[in-house]
Amino acid sequence: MRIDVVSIFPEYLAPLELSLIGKARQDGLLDLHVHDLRDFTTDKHRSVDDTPYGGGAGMVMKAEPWAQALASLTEARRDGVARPVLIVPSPAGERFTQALAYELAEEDQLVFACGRYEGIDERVIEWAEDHFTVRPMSLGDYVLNGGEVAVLAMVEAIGRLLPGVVGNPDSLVEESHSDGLLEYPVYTKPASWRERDVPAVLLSGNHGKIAQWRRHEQYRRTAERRPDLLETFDAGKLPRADRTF
Ligand SMILES: Nc1cc(-c2ccc3ccn(Cc4ccc(CN5CCCC5)cc4)c3c2)n[nH]1
Repeated sequence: MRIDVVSIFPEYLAPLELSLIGKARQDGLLDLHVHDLRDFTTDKHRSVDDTPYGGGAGMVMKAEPWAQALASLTEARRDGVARPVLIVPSPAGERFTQALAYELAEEDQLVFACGRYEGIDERVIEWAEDHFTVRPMSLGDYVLNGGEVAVLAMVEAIGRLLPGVVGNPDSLVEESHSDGLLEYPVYTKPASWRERDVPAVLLSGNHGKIAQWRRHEQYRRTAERRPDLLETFDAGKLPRADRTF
């Protein structure tokens, strides 16, 4: 998979050089490029923003630098490959979920446009529809200062699903949201810690009982912390967790 990220703060994406995603890039499992939007400006001040039409606080990101930057990325595309998906982090986007992470992990190329200020001139989104599959995407119902933090989260959630990135793919199946429920609690040595013992069933060696206990814990936790997910789960609308890549 190829991922391109465009931002006025490319250094914000430096954490993607670390840990599992960093190793996936070194191993050639993930082809990730970060681009500085200012490299696509033409004025001597390398300006990327201007005042909003209609008034209001703050500044809006100019359209032309974005069109230049995004056009350069579609040209990088190999012939015969599906249109790249342009993901635009936004408080007004569709909600990013584990199901979407699975779906996007199957794409050939993802391009992330990190807005700042009060957002990007809307005409960029309209223009991009001719070159990309455009998906405004929200990380959650809160307002960040820009798209970079959302991109870090989405690239990690998507990248870890790619073949070979996570050492043991089995660990991807039994995690929160992969089967529609929250994950079960985990424990490790010592068996007794500050007078708190590991649930005896986990020391029993009875794998049927252990699986049963874990499933029950998933239900209990989900009912307690995220009853909204239970409605989805009970309705059988499970996110795709059975997909293998
Ligand atoms: N899930 C999630 C994603 C984000 C996110 C993603 C990209 C950008 C780019 C700029 N901002 C800051 C920001 C500030 C003010 C407004 C609200 N204004 C009211 C009138 C016009 C706009 C919107 C946006 C982002 C925020 N936040 N949360």
